[in-house]
Amino acid sequence: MSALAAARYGKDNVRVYKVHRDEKTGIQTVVEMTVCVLLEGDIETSYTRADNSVVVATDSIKNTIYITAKQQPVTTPEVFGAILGNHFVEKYNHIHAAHVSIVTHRWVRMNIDGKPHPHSFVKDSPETRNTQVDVIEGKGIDINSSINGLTVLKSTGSQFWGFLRDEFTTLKETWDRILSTDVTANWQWRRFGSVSEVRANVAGFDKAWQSARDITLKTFAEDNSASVQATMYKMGELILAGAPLIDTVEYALPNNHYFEIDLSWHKGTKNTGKDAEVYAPQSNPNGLIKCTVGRSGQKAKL
Ligand SMILES: O=c1[nH]c(=O)c2[nH]c(=O)[nH]c2[nH]1
Repeated sequence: MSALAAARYGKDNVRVYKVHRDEKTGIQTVVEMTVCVLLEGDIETSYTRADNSVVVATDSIKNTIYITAKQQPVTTPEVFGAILGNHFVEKYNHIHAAHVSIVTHRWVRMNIDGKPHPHSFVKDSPETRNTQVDVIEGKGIDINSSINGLTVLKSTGSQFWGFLRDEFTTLKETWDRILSTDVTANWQWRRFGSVSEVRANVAGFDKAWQSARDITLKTFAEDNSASVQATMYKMGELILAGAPLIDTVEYALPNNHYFEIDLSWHKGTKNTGKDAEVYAPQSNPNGLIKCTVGRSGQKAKL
């Protein structure tokens, strides 16, 4: 005998673009996002008894995303996600949870001749601002916000020494290395009770995103890094210190290696240690370092 253990369904990869035109100033503002909405509830019979009467068609879910984007502000993504998710839970008695993921793509206003252009934008990096909103009937709204794909490199100011050495160790200690990573940073908000509570924090979501980004870049640049682990922990601590509504901060940082190349075979060319100038960037394998920083009293799951 088998039974349905868990189920959720919906529409993924719904691409949405919205423009806001300020008639007075002529300034236009654009948002492009990719949205996924998955629903949970009393939908078991659609799987076990081919009963489609409980199915809100994924096509209708897609339509609802467009209509909500037309009727409501799409910024911040946290507020838009809460409004959208709450719609499904309130509208359909048998839907008890809505999971909304939003990837906001990076369109940065162009500066032309030193002035912000009213309607032209550049995608200056694949970096995205992501949001996961889980609206759970009777419980509240859980929001996780994140920075993804922010690629950084420093050409010095990073060390790695004192690590465990045994019969498996070949890595040399270094007091000066290149450090590069693609930042994934996310922060979990303390649970919100309602959409209006989420709306009340609208400025807080943008402020937290800007501050997490600034802290990540500044700490990466300024810390004389002992390791990826030590530097990422400092970032997490600083983000938590500035945002009381955030419970935890999580980082996942690949260590994108740049290897020295011994060129001594060519006329004794010096290119290692203090003479290293030409390096070989590695695609794989890469280190992958993760951590979650919480507040004291909340023990991490190690
Ligand atoms: O910052 C680092 N952390 C590690 O855990 C590690 N392991 C390694 O080989 N190089 C590095 N660098």
